[in-house]
Amino acid sequence: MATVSGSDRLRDLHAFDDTKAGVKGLVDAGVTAVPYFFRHKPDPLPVTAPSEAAAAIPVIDLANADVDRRRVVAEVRAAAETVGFFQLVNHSVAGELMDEMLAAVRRFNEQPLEAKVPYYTRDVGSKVRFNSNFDLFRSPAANWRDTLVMEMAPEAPSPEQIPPTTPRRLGERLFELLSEALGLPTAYLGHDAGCMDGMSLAAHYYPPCPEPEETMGTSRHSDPSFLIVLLQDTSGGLQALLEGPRRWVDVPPVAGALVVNVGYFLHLVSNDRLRSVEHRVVATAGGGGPARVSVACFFRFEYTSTRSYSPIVADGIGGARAAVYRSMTAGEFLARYNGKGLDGRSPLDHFRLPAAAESPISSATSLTHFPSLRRRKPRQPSPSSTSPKVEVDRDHVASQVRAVVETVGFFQVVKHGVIDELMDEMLVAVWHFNEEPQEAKVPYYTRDVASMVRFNSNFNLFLSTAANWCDTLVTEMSHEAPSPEQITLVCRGVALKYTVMVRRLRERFFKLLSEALGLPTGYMGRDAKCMDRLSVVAHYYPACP
Ligand SMILES: O=C(O)CCC(=O)C(=O)O
Ligand SMILES: [Fe+2]
Repeated sequence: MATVSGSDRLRDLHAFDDTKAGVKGLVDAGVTAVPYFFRHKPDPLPVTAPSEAAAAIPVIDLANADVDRRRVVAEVRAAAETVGFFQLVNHSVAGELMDEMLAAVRRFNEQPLEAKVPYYTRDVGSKVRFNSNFDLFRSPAANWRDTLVMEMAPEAPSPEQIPPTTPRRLGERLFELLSEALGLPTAYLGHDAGCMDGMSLAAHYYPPCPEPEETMGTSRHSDPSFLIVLLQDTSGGLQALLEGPRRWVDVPPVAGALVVNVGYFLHLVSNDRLRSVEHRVVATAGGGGPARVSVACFFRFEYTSTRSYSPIVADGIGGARAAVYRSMTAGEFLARYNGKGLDGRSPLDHFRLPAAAESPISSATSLTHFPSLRRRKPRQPSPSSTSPKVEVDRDHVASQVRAVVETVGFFQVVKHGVIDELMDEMLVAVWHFNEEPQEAKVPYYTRDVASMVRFNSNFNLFLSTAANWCDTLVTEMSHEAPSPEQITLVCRGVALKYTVMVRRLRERFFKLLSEALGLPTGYMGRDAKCMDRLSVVAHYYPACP
């Protein structure tokens, strides 16, 4: 296939999105080939034969969960600690309700386009959203599915807007079992830890595909919530990525069963003990067969919560292991998750603390010392009109650095070694780039995050509630920096020189910061990997009417 430029791809994605008809619209129009932006790179991992798959994903019977509590807790624990997936039978969600729910999703998707168009939106502020590929403009390849999302908690949309009620009580029972499995008080996860503060329903519709081997129904990912209860029809196609050896295993439809899987946040709060396992849905062949339908119920945090989630390291869970992750807010996590799209990499890795054995940070004393950096202090208005100035002078500076990073969180540096002329030249180059005729800038305009040089307005244009009056040029200057020709012409020479100097400053600064925090000098830079990446982000704020 010929390569398509970032701007052409963006244009084609918009053209598809503007139809508001989703993948179903393509199928209805009679496409016989999958459009290029749905084509995925082949996955080299093997797929397990269905005969082995049936035994790999445990089926847990909740019929006697209250009488034979110990057995059920042990089964839930074993499944959540190993495969991260299980199926539930006798879960008390009525079979008729499950069938009705699937039928309602099918009816919704199969009604005439005019009836669906009013729901088609990417506005995350909307509690009911229908669209194709929530990450259409961010993911490397689109999925062969359309989705209707309904935010059910903390405040559900009005009843007339949505299909019938969902298995919330089942969620509560599952969190009770999982709390006990982790040696925590029964109500801990469901109530104290806030695992049920929010709930979303995602109803997926996977139209039959003319070239199923070229695309995916849902690409490989794990879920940005605590726990997922999934209702699937009898089509099949859901697969979990299991270890030893790494392979894809079918999560086969079992009559009357609901599938449960652990999400990233339960993985986090269980301190790596429960496993959030990657999964995917393969696209299925056409032949005029029915579409696959599934309904995923995500038990999640409240989107607006400012609560900080941390691994539980107390006795009874994880054997009092030191925290594996730093604390994070839902917002921080979502920014990471949404920024990436479903690209198969774990956003939790970003929050992982250095391995316990490799650094002094995991000792009890360092742990009480280190979190000052991680603690989120509310921003206080500065008592003076400027932020503090810190002289880079090692003898006096450590306590100053520590004081400012623990309080204001912002400071200015003087005598930093980056020469003044270079600073001016850099600003002028950014100004020149933005003032150039449009034709000169258009080749750099892209939202493709794989591109090392990206010019665009509002990286989160399609996600934010309101755009910012600003255009931005991002140049990734990490180890594999772009070749000089890739860097925009007007910024080329100066950007390279400027980056060299900023890198030096960065090294000195992380050494100082390590010392200020009582850590070995090379800690932040080398062990904590604070210098692995460098993005130069140049903003241009035109005058506003
Ligand atoms: O459709 C399915 O079976 C799975 C969908 C899924 O993994 C998700 O919504 O996160
Ligand atoms: Fe999922």
